Amino acid sequence: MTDIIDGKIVAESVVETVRRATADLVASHGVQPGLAVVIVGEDPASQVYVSSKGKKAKECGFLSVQHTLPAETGEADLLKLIADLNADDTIHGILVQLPLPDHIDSGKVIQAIAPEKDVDGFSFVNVGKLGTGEMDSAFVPCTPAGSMLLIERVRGKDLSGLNAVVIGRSNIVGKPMANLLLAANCTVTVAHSRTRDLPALARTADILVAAVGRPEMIKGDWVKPGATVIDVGINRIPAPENGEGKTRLVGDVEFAGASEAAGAITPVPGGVGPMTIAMLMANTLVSASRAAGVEPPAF
Ligand SMILES: Nc1nc2c(c(=O)[nH]1)N[C@@H](CN(C=O)c1ccc(C(=O)N[C@@H](CCC(=O)O)C(=O)O)cc1)CN2
Repeated sequence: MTDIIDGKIVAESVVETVRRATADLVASHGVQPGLAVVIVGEDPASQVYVSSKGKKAKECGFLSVQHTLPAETGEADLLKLIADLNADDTIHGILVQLPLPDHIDSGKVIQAIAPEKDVDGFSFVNVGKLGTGEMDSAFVPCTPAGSMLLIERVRGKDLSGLNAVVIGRSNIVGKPMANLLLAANCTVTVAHSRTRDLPALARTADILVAAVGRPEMIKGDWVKPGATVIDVGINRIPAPENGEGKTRLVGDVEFAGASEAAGAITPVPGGVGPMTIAMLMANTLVSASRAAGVEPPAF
């Protein structure tokens, strides 16, 4: 029987841990975690994600601040806002929603966030810490951190010696995911658009992570029997069967075929997606706990 991994349930358990630890932190040290989310422009999907982050932050008992800037905001103004948030002691986590409009250099903006408030884990300092195994003081990007938690729920914490194949080499998902699996003593291969015989490589994976952004690219017969399949893709495709102009969400994995072979698999929606926001709450709590000199809970 294939285990369909319910990310909503695991995400809720992470949020519950954050909620409790936040109440303790406020009661014992008078420190309320503060999360500032910055959105530039009106991308509809980004607006939905930012609003969910704000709601979840309030649910956790955080101070939740949203900065909504018009699409034509200049880079200098955005950098000034980040400098102000870096200096604001009530804010422990700063997140700039991506993508940013084309006229803004995302890299420059991300690197302007103080590493100790970079709850997205995208700054060079946090990327470097993850790459060198300095996990205790790093922030790990939310989607790979959440994916790792799902893998551990299915396979336990000891992943030593397992073959992991990560399809996709983005800075936000593929590379940090590979580093996390490597830190867990997996034998890791990162595949990408130039990889030869991808189906054969995928079939070697005990843990297969798909993060390519191509709808249903990974087919059922690419999956080794019993493998754990983590589908990070969120792709909206036309669904004329549901009516004219309708769409539906699919992952990077062809779910029907892959779930026949897999031992466990994440669905889309409802798999990795909810973990992204839950881990953002966890990272913000960790940041506030570090600021207060308190040991944060383990996730
Ligand atoms: N600064 C950042 N920007 C972006 C990130 C990020 O981690 N940091 N990730 C994505 C968007 N994202 C959060 O920001 C995100 C994406 C998807 C989900 C989610 O819960 N998806 C649901 C489906 C939602 C739907 O119906 O459309 C699911 O998979 O079940 C949460 C957060 C890019 N930008």
